Amino acid sequence: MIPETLVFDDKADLVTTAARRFVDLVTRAQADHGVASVVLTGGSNGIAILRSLAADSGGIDWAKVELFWGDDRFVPDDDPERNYGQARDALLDHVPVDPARVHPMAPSDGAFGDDIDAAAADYAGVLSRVGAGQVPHFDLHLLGMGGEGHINSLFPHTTATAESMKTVVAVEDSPKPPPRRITLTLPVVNRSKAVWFLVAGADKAEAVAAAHSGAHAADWPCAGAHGTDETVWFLDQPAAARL
Ligand SMILES: O=C(O)[C@H](O)[C@@H](O)[C@H](O)[C@H](O)COP(=O)(O)O
Repeated sequence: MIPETLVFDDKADLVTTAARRFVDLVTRAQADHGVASVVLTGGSNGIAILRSLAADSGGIDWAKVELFWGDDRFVPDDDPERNYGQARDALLDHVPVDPARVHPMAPSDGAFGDDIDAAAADYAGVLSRVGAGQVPHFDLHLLGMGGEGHINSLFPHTTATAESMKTVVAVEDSPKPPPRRITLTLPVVNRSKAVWFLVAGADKAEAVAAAHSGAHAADWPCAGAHGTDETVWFLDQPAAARL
């Protein structure tokens, strides 16, 4: 399926439009099947969208949104690096979510202590439980992207990116700090109906071009992520410069 590629004058426009489309997609999903499922991401754009939704989330019924994370840093719960904590500050503390439908990955001082493999296995269990034995077909998976094409904590030429069986894996040697992370794998990302890339900055242009020209996921992990219904690239001008 051909991705939709949208190019904005600046980051603020990108975030405003993505937040508006988030409201449309989630309210449509709720009208269609009751509870919408969304996978959140970290990064500056992923968090800016959450801030925008805290200010105005249109007709979203937050009690009927199931929230997951594409990855998180395996750090203590109160570490500012944690994607979950950033999402809590930006959005979750400001809207009436149902805590039973909010599914953060375990921190390094949580129920599994420092055992990252147990924490990753637990998250695989969460996905399976919510999906009644299968990974849910998420309505939306948001993705940030690094300059070398990483998405979630799937970095180029790593076993995590090559994983084809497990749904969730531990990463112990992330090239980008902090080194310990938990991440969904590509087969799980690709069960999402919509996959949206939120990408700004000239340092992302080479990866954006690679993904648009059919590169291999091992080289450019972003090239391996697709929604079953739609794949949308939200880009600012510098990120789109090599298209
Ligand atoms: O896990 C991390 O180290 C980062 O969160 C990273 O994956 C980030 O999401 C992307 O690099 C996009 O970041 P920006 O949206 O800020 O470009």
